[in-house]
Amino acid sequence: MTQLLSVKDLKVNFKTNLGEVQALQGVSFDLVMGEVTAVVGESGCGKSVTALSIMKLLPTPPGCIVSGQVIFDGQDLLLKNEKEMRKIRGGSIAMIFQETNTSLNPTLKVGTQIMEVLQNHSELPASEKKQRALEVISMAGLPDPEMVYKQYPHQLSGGMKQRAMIAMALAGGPRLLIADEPTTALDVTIQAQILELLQELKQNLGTSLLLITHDLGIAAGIASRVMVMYAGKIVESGTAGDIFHDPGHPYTRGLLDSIPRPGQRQKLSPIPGRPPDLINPPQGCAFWPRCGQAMLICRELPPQATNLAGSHQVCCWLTHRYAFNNY
Ligand SMILES: Nc1ncnc2c1ncn2[C@@H]1O[C@H](COP(=O)(O)OP(=O)(O)OP(=O)(O)O)[C@@H](O)[C@H]1O
Repeated sequence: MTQLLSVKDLKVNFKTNLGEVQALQGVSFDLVMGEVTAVVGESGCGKSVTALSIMKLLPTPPGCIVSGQVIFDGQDLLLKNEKEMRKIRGGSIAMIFQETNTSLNPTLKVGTQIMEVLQNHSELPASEKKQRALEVISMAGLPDPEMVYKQYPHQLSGGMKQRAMIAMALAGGPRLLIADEPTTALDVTIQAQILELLQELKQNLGTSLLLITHDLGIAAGIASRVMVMYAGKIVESGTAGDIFHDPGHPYTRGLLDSIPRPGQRQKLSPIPGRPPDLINPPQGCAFWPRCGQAMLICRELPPQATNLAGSHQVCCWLTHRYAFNNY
């Protein structure tokens, strides 16, 4: 397993009128080459801020990377200047968003936009660039690449726009594709087609995918590794099997119990309460006010990460106690 990207102890704050939001409070993880890793968690837990920090696309101010490292190709992206980052963005790391308007310029034809990416990120001779643009349009599953090349984004349906955005991302030959809720705005059938496309790209091109989603069903369908975020921290991570069949954190179990699952007979039970205010996060475990199993220590000390079997890691005092007692 070759490591592609390593995020180390990333801390991000946002200055607001009400105080400083501690959006990321020491996020660390590794991405492996050719794998799909999903980041899941409720709204506001820090999924998008993690992705934007990797790309150095955080709005600063109000955002501020307080500390941490994002190591890619042996170099810390957080130390790179804007010119260096522009070479990486859209090149070896590309990002696609829920909102196609964030990436697609409505005033330019799809082909022109893909050619721009190729001008900036491809070594191909000029004579071969158009052919490459048609190839990536076709790889993104769009019919009639010649026609799409000449169309404006508004002439495409929602699913096709998403595919055009993926084509643009592919043009730079990314080794890492970050997809932030790429299918949330689409209906279910189109959603499934786009996810299938992302799977194919991973298999055929070996591109790693960091998929941000609030939808556990999507994560279960496509990811081989899953990270569960809560209140600016990763509270559990492991293989999809670990997270979906042997969840260790009460929050992960709560998330799973709150979505319908095939063959499930018992009633859905949403997690009570709401995520904490990140301006004044709780002193101990951020989940304790909503946790039915909270102990005294949970209110007082942030839990340490405990390694379970393989790469399964849980940040919960219950697991810590269990693992500790079994030594
Ligand atoms: N521009 C901003 N100004 C102030 N706070 C912000 C800003 N952007 C994000 N935050 C805060 O950072 C925290 C993490 O936000 P983030 O967008 O990463 O959450 P998320 O998990 O991606 O949620 P969603 O699924 O709703 O996008 C939230 O508490 C949010 O309020």
